[in-house]
Amino acid sequence: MTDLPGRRPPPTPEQAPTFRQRIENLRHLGRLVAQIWRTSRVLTAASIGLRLISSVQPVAMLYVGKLIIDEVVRLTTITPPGSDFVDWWSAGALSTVLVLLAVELALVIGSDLLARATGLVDSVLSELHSNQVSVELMAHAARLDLMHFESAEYQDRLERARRQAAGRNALLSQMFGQAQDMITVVTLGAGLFIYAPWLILLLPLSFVPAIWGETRFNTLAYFMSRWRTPERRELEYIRYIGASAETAKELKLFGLGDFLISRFKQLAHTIYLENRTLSTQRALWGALFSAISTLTYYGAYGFIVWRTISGEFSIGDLAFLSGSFLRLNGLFQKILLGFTSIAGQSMYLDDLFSFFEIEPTVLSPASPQPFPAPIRQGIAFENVGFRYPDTDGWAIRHLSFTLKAGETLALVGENGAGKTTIVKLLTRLYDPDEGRITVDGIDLRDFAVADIHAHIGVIFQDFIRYSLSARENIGVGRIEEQGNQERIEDAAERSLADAVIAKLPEGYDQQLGRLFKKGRDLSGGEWQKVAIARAYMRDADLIILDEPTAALDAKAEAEVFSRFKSLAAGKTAVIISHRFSTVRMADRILVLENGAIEEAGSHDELLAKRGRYAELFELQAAGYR
Ligand SMILES: Nc1ncnc2c1ncn2[C@@H]1O[C@H](COP(=O)(O)OP(=O)(O)OP(=O)(O)O)[C@@H](O)[C@H]1O
Repeated sequence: MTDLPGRRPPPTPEQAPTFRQRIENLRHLGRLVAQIWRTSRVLTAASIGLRLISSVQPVAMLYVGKLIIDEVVRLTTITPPGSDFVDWWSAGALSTVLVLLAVELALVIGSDLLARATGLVDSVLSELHSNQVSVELMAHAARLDLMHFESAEYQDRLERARRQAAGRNALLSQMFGQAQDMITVVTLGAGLFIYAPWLILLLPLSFVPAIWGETRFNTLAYFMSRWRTPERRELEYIRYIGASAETAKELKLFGLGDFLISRFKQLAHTIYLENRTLSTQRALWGALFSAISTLTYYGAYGFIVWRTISGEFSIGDLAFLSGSFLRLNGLFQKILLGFTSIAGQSMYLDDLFSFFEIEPTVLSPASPQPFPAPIRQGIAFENVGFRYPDTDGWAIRHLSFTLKAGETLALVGENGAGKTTIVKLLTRLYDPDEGRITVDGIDLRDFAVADIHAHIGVIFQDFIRYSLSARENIGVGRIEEQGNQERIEDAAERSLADAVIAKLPEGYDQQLGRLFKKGRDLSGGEWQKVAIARAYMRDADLIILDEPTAALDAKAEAEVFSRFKSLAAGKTAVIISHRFSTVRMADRILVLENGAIEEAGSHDELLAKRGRYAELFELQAAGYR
């Protein structure tokens, strides 16, 4: 198989799970049934009940068919009561056959109605179940750490789980259908056994090879799909950047269309070739096994025909037995293939349920301390060290500083110096690997995570531009207050977003963003003012602005910050900015370099020191001269 340079080769069958692992995966089916039952008890019970009734229908049909044939044969041997239908009717010779025909008709109509009702119940239940899984998935994802979302491995797992949320609907009908078929097999098998027990022995010959093939190919297909999750995510990503409003501008200007298309084609082709090989092998083996099964059936059929000719079976028996054998053969195959398919699908369920098993690591303590409101002394980093998971270098190390209550602290430093990391630690999106962070002397880990978040207003540089209304864009800053117009307007006024909203045709009701019809896009700086309003929605004593003003022009940034300063009076604040005109407004400035503090002091102190800060400040000031 061809492959892209540097990409992983397809998995080999040896890497497939062992028989034991596959059996273990079956336990997920129990979880699935429980989840379906939770979704709707009434519908689940209805689906099972309808199938139970349907399961005895085939044997009943075949048996009535046999009785009809035998009765017809009998009627051909008696002395005819007359030449036309009325003579037969008045002699009462047709009553049995007519009753039998009526029963068969009722069975056919009943079976059709049952099948439709089952289909209806299953489709409704499936949709409800798929919604239920999505809700459970989102609820669980909301509990996880930021770490999980920043790691490629977890993103793969999330992606696989997300696919399963929508993709396993057929499994429900399949599992219940399987139970139905098993009951049908028992009833048909009982009939066959009464007439010709040895015929049952022939059955395995027809389906065992097919089962072997299916199991093998199901497993390979699953492994292929699992193995290729990173590539599939990459495909999705290329497809997304190749055709989305956010990327269109840059794509056009850089002329990236063809580049992306060729990358997509190359990657998609690799996966296509692997899938094609697998499908071809599967089809060839499938044809062979199906031929074996047909041969077995005809062997048995020939034998039943002979026994009928030799007078041991009636014509009705012939119809019943050959019909039963054919149905049984088909059903056995269906059931066993169903089992392997269910077992195969339970491997996919592993993707779903194992996602639910990922547990957050940033946890609230059993008996948390209340977060100090207001903060009286301040926040202290005590010899803090932190390394991102799966990386070698320390993002910050031996970091100690205090942020006094009511103080405005600015963090400056080159890209990658560790500024955002400090904010992530301060908001407990991550826990430090070394040292500790305290608020009024209490370790951050002793507070409930939600309590910390409730007392900190933070806006990151990569804040979200929600395709929601202007009101909601601000309201999400404190979701329980989203209906409080007064508060929203107040927050907008503080962040200077009020002037932006005043210009919108529909004011606070204006849909923002380009995603939906009637949506109105804002400029980068306007979006930022709206986003900053979210931080003001909180009654936070600590406000953190991580470079959210990068898109504001210098005048607007100065305006936003001087307002921030006046509003933040008495509040503790952390500002990250690359603009020294903003930074100089802070009470104290920390200059970071490679995750450690290089200098600290007020703007004037640092300038007087003529160190790194003074150098960077001069550099920027020179640019404006
Ligand atoms: N999720 C992550 N996983 C691994 N490494 C990371 C992650 N986020 C940041 N880093 C690394 O940690 C270091 C500090 O990054 P951080 O984002 O704190 O820098 P910053 O000072 O905020 O930079 P900028 O001015 O560019 O925003 C950098 O070396 C960066 O590459």
